[in-house]
Amino acid sequence: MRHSERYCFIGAGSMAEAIISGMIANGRTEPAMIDVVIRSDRERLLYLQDQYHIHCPESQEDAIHKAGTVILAVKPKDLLEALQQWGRFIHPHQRVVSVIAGISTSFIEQHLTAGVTVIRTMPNTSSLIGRSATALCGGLHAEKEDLQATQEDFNAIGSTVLVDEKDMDTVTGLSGSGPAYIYYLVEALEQAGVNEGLSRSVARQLTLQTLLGAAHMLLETGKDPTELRQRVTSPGGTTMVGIETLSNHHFQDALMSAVHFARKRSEELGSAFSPSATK
Ligand SMILES: NC(=O)C1=CN([C@@H]2O[C@H](COP(=O)(O)OP(=O)(O)OC[C@H]3O[C@@H](n4cnc5c(N)ncnc54)[C@H](O)[C@@H]3O)[C@@H](O)[C@H]2O)C=CC1
Ligand SMILES: O=C(O)[C@@H]1CCC=N1
Repeated sequence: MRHSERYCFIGAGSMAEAIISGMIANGRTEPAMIDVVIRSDRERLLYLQDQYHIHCPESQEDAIHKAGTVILAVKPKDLLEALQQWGRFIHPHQRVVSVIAGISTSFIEQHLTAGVTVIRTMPNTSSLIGRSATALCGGLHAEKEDLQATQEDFNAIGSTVLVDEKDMDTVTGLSGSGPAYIYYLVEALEQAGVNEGLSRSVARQLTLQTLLGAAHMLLETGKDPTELRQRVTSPGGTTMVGIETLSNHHFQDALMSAVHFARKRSEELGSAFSPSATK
């Protein structure tokens, strides 16, 4: 039985902020129900308290102990230290939700009191505005109700999908890193418009609305992207030339390689933290 609906974030960087902001804005929880545990960066804590009016705990240990859900949001390289520092305050009635790339549920379980529920998630930074695409899976002790509760938390900041843990590295390379690929694409399209003589503001407006319109077309019509692309592409017209040029530059191969190597990097990040590593 959980004793609290409180949330405590271990790590207060961009991902923690994106989730905190999204959960408050979407009414999933109240600022007073959120604590943040820091390593040493007091300014960061003060910023989050000022910006989101989150709770100001008397002691960090207490904040962890009182939470129903503890969210691990440190970088992979800092996880072991964080578990050694804070893990002893986590008890078996709590739900531990990791957003950390590459790290398995079994590694985290191994460094906590036996029986603690661990859920591994991969959200993205669009959580900040309630538009994350989050995949999640449960560890050894995760019950259906734990997965449901975590899905509800993350549904408040976007959409969620349950996956097998073996797919989490792929998810990380696709939708965890994905916003960066899209921003990279936007940078290029906007610059292309400028190179061809448009002002930056006109180029940005046209690029963004094109992106938004295409995303909505996909979501609202439910049609296949290939069919929608073909509809834009008039025989002998401009799009045909544009797509041929992208194809000549192996555009789709480049994206597939990006996801492939990002997945491999996620695996590498995790391999230093296999369940048998250091306890
Ligand atoms: N940034 C992104 O787009 C996404 C990041 N992630 C994952 O989220 C995690 C955090 O990433 P970011 O927020 O981008 O990193 P970040 O570097 O912005 O934040 C990490 C925070 O953890 C704190 N920290 C480190 N050791 C600590 C300790 N022992 N106790 C308390 N706090 C400690 C740091 O001071 C820092 O504030 C990473 O594991 C990453 O893989 C997941 C999805 C997307
Ligand atoms: O770049 C990273 O490692 C993190 C994980 C997914 C997005 N950002």
